Amino acid sequence: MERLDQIRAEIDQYDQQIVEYFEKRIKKALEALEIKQELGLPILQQDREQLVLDKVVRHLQDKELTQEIQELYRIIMKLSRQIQAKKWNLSDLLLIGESILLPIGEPLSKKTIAFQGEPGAFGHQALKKYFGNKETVLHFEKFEDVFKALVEGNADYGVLPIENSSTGGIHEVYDLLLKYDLYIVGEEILPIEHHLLSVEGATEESIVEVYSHIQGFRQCKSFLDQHPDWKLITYDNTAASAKLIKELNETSKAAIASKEAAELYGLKVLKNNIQTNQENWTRFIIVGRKVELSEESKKISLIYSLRHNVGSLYDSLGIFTKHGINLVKLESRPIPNQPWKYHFYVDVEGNLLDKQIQRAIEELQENIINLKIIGNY
Ligand SMILES: O=C(O)C(=O)C[C@]1(C(=O)O)C=C[C@@H](O)C=C1
Repeated sequence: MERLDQIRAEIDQYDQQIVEYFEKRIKKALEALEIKQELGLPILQQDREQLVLDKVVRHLQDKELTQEIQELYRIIMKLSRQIQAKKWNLSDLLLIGESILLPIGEPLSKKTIAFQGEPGAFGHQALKKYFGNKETVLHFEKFEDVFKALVEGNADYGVLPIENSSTGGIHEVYDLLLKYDLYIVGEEILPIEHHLLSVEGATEESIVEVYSHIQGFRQCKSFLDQHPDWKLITYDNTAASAKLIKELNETSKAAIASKEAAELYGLKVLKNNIQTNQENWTRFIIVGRKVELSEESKKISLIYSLRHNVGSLYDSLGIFTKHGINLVKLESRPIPNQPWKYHFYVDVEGNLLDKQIQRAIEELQENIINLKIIGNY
C-alpha cells in the first residue's frame, strides 16, 4: 500500500502542474481571443488546431500514446473555444447542461449558398427547392469544399446529400459533420429520377460507355445489369458526367443524370426513369455556421461515441425512451484508427429550448463520450 500511496502522491503532483498549466493555457487563449476580436477572426481556427495536434504528437516520447494525446488536445481546444465563446457574447449562445455551448443565430437574409457538383446536379435542385432562385450560388467539386467555404466565410449555407432512400447514408457527409463545427439548419427531400442521356443520333444500342456518380450507378443497378457489356465510368457527379458527354459528343457514350442536367447541357433522353426503385428519394441537409432555433425546430441531430461496455448503446437510447423522446434515425460510422468502435449519429424529435430535452441531453452526456449537437431544425 505504501508504494501505491507514494505513486498517488506523485500523480497528485503532476495533476497540480497540469491544472496550473491548463489555467495558464486558458489565459493565453483569452489573450488570443482579444486579438481575434480586433481582427474580426472567428474563434475556431482549424488550421492552428491541426498544427497543435501535430506538434503535441512530435513532443511525445512514447508514440503509442498518439491517439490519446490527440484526443486530450481536441478536448482542451474545444474547452478553450467554449471559454472564448462565453467571453465573446453570451447572448448568442445556448448553454445546455454544464458544458454544451451552442452558437445561436437568426436565419440570414442575404446569403451565398454552396453545393457540391455542377449546375443541374441534384444538390443544385435541392438548393433551389429550399431557398428559391434568388440567392447567390457557388458550386464545388468536393463535399469537403462546401464545408470549408462555410468555415472560411465564403458561403453562408451549404446543401449536402445525407441519405438516399434506396442506398442509405452518404458516409462522407456524416464524417464531415463530425469533423467541422457546423450545424444543420434545415432539410429538403427530393425525388431522384435518373435518365440515360446522350447526344443526338445515339440509341441504347450504340452505347458502349456510361458515366455517372457512383450513387447513380448503384441506384440504377437493375437497368445496368441488363447491359453487362457497358463499361461504367465513375465520375464526380451526375451533372458533371452529363456535361462531359455533351463535350465528347460521341454516340457511344452516355451519362446517367437528371432531366434538368439533360436540358441544361442539351442532351437527348435515351431512356427515362432507370432507377431501380421508383420510390427513390434523397434527403439533403442545409448546413450553416450557427444553430437556428425557432418554435418550429422539431428534429435534433446528435453525434456521440460510447464506452466499450455491455449494453452501452441500449442504455444511451433508453435515456430518450425514459424522457418520452422519439428516436427517428440511428446511423453508425467507424472511428478512424479505433477498430470496432463507432460514432453514433442520432436524430430525435424535439426542441433544444424544451427543458425535458435539455434534461435528457444532460443525462445522456453522463453516460456517453464526446457528445456533439449538430443541429435543431
Ligand atoms: O490560436 C488561437 O486562435 C486560439 O484561440 C487558441 C486555440 C487553442 O486552444 O490552442 C483555441 C481555439 C482555436 O481554434 C485554435 C487554438
